[in-house]
Amino acid sequence: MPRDESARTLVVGAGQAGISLVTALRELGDTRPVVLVGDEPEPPYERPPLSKSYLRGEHDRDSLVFHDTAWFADRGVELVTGDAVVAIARRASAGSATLASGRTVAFDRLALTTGAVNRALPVEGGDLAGVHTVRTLADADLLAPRLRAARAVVVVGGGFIGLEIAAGARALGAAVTVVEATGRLLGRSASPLLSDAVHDAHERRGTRILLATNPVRVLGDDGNVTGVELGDGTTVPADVVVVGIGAVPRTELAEQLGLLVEPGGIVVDGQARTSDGLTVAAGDCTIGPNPFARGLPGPVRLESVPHATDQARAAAATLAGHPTAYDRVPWFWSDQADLRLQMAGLPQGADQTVVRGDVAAERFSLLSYRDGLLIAVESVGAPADYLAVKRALEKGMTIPADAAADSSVPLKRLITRARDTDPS
Ligand SMILES: Cc1cc2nc3c(=O)[nH]c(=O)nc-3n(C[C@H](O)[C@H](O)[C@H](O)COP(=O)(O)OP(=O)(O)OC[C@H]3O[C@@H](n4cnc5c(N)ncnc54)[C@H](O)[C@@H]3O)c2cc1C
Repeated sequence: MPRDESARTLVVGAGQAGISLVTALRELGDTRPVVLVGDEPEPPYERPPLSKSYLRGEHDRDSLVFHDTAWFADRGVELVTGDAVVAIARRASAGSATLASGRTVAFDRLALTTGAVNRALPVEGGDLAGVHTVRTLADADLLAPRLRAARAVVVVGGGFIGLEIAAGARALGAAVTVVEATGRLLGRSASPLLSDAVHDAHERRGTRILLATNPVRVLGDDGNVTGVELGDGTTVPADVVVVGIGAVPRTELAEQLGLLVEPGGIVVDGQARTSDGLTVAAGDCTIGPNPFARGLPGPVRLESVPHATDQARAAAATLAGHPTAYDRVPWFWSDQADLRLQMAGLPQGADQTVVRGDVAAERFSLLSYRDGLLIAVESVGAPADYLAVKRALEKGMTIPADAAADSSVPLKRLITRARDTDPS
């Protein structure tokens, strides 16, 4: 009997969340055919090295790719690369997508894992040769050789990706200036104390950091970048400019489907379901509830590999008919040359921060509390602290704030039930 072509799962976006979702479907025993469509030419690959070791030439391209073509064939997954879903419609379990190539794909289950696109620098000269941004392997392939040859680099944006690239460029020997619009580095996701510590660490390595400063123009000669003019009229010379000013979720298809979309992404519930109750979405393109976002108003947008992976697992479980709550502790890492940051939980709602270890020596942890309860850790060169807090948060436990600063006592020995310290 011919196979029913419409009884298949369409996953749009072959990145971290897309590959995690497909993997999880098969781990859950779901055997229905899957079509995984990605608009990049490569099979799914990992992005974190793109702003770190890959730029320094420490990886070959193939080592970033998750699986070879046989992996997909063995699992009944048709991987389509280099083609985008440009139009999509569904009515209950009957749906159809049109690809840029003109092919149509019928589906009965749909997942959107479309990620995000980097913001462009909205100033004159932002498109000169030598102005780069990094999201894809193709972006990193363009930047890597230029960064290795660069004498002066300006990084616009003091977030994680900008600082990783700044640290790499500095380690490669360039003069590096970071231009950040707000009053501190990592302002969106880190505690103020971590921002200060990271600021000092980069300055110690010779990077110049300009806060509360905006580029107003990128200067060029013969089409090539020569510098950046700042709001105060000064100019910073540069032969490479890297823009890391955040990313915008890709929500066009969700909008076509009439799903609820906010500026932060496609709105999902705790089981990764979108507003139609049928389509699931996961990763950078989503905004949703998170039980660890204590003190933060409304749903949160997270952009990290662990988030994309864990939310995609929840999406797969929902598609397979066993909805499971996505309630994993958010965690994240960032390698800024020889500086390794590890974070678990979300520190934004904190009303108390305990410093443990030696900040100047770059071996410390910052434990964030809200109403006396542990909500997050940010560690630099202190993996044991990070792991202890992550485990405590996973188990719904805490670590008393008054004992946490004593770095002679391992944090794992201080983990206690939350109600033992709950002031209420
Ligand atoms: C340079 C860089 C460094 C990073 N470093 C870290 C790190 O150190 N630690 C960490 O935890 N996280 C890091 N991240 C973040 C992490 O990589 C992302 O959060 C994660 O990749 C999100 O997964 P995703 O599947 O949602 O999106 P993506 O991995 O971006 O995948 C989405 C894919 O969908 C494709 N797509 C979109 N629309 C369509 C369409 N209509 N048709 C077909 N395909 C489509 C996109 O082209 C893309 O390939 C980094 C990100 C970048 C860019």
